[in-house]
Amino acid sequence: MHDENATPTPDGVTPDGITPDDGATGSPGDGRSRRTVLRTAGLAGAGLGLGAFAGGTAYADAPGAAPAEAADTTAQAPARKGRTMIGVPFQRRSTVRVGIVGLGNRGGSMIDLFLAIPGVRVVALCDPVKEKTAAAAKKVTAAGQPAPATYSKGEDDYENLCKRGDIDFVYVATPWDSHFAICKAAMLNGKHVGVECPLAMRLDELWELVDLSEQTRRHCMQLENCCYGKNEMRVLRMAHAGKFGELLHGAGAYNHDLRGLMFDPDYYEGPWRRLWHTRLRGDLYPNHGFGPVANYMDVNRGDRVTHISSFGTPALGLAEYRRAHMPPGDPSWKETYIESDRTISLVQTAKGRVIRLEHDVSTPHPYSRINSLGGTKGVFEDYPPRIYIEPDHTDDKWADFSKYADFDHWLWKEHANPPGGHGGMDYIMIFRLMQTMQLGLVPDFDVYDAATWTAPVPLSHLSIKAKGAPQAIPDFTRGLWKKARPGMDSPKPQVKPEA
Ligand SMILES: NC(=O)c1ccc[n+]([C@@H]2O[C@H](COP(=O)([O-])OP(=O)(O)OC[C@H]3O[C@@H](n4cnc5c(N)ncnc54)[C@H](O)[C@@H]3O)[C@@H](O)[C@H]2O)c1
Repeated sequence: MHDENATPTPDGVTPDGITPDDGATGSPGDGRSRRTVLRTAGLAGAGLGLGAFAGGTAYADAPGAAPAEAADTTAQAPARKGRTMIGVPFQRRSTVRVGIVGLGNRGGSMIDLFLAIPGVRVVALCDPVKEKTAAAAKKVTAAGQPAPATYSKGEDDYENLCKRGDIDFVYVATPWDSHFAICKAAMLNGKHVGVECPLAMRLDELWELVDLSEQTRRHCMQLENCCYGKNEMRVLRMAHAGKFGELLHGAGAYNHDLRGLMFDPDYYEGPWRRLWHTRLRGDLYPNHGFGPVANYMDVNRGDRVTHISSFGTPALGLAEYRRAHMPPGDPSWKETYIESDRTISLVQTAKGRVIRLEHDVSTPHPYSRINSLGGTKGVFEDYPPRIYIEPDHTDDKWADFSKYADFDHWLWKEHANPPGGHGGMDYIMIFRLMQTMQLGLVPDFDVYDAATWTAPVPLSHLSIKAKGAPQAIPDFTRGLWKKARPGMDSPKPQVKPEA
């Protein structure tokens, strides 16, 4: 199948302590048929259903609408309502009990990786499409685990999964509109939560999730698998070893031709992804490109991103594809696409570095996340990987990146051929997250990273509307970004899991 991604504790923090509550137990689905239960899919096909979860989004505006005010580039963070989650370790637990919400292309394959990790139990599954929970439940029993509870009674049944007392971690792989509500429900019910990108679609939602994580003492994490790519982790370690000198610039992207998948009635569960192209002009999916570069530059760990300027091309690609491929009468003919075919953003950091972000899923382009990093001693560029750093290279020619395998992260040295898709980075990410939970360690990434990597979604939209005017990127850490701290460049843990 064509895959979407081809290729020391700080001040005043305490370990979390999950006190299992008496949550609801599993309930079988009600057997309603596919595509009749989904608010997003069902209503959206009729031209409705936009913002079902977003609480009345202001996104659906046509190009040429009055430019938005440029944001106040010194935007203040709202007052803190809890305590920071920076450096907060998980409670140590020999077994991690997982609930999965959303069992489509992504959730339905990521379940295999959870099941492949010793000491992880998949105890509950939720998707309004009953066949999907049933198929996933079979995988759980085939792996020798007890039958999981299933929740298929509509789009709000995740609330019942989140209320269970026997779940430590909720994994969310649903359409973007629903991420915010599901993350909220998970934390309010005492669960740590990891969500597919983007974390949420609006700035106020990002702040609310930061506040909730701090108030509930639960981690809310963006499961940004690309941060765990082999090349990305090698570049990260080389950057930290000073091989690029003082860091100056980087770039990341999600340039992936998704036209075929977005118009395929059987790939996604409803047209939710395509419909975002009728709602927003901006970078809909910044995390895959932004996360790794933010890590190279220690964003939220010594540097921070301060503002973003974005520019967007006309939106022509989807309409042209529809003309060529979609029969008259297809529901897509009712749609008006406004999302720029290519969005290009420039992000500045407090240390003056520049990060370029690109997003393009609606024109022909070989898959690329760009993934580049440059500093006073040289540069790395991916797709294909190549490097030029002094003093190793002085002849003005790109050199072989494979010569730097010594810098590979310990996770990649220990898992030479990880199972699963995307070259193994999905497995490495889940393995490491489960390891931090089992050993009672601080996670490699937290709610501040999640909100930062996602902020370009609403802010690129605002900047494009304001003809490229810079928009302030909030400091979600509320000043704590200045302190260096570990992240994905983790040392190998010396502790053993509990027997
Ligand atoms: N990190 C990656 O490499 C990667 C790759 C693919 C997709 N994704 C992300 O994964 C998410 C899902 O994408 P997908 O391709 O699997 O989409 P999909 O449409 O195939 O699957 C989404 C699933 O969520 C279910 N769903 C919808 N609303 C729900 C609700 N309220 N409660 C429970 N389930 C609900 C749908 O029935 C469907 O089965 C998106 O955020 C996407 O961006 C990430």
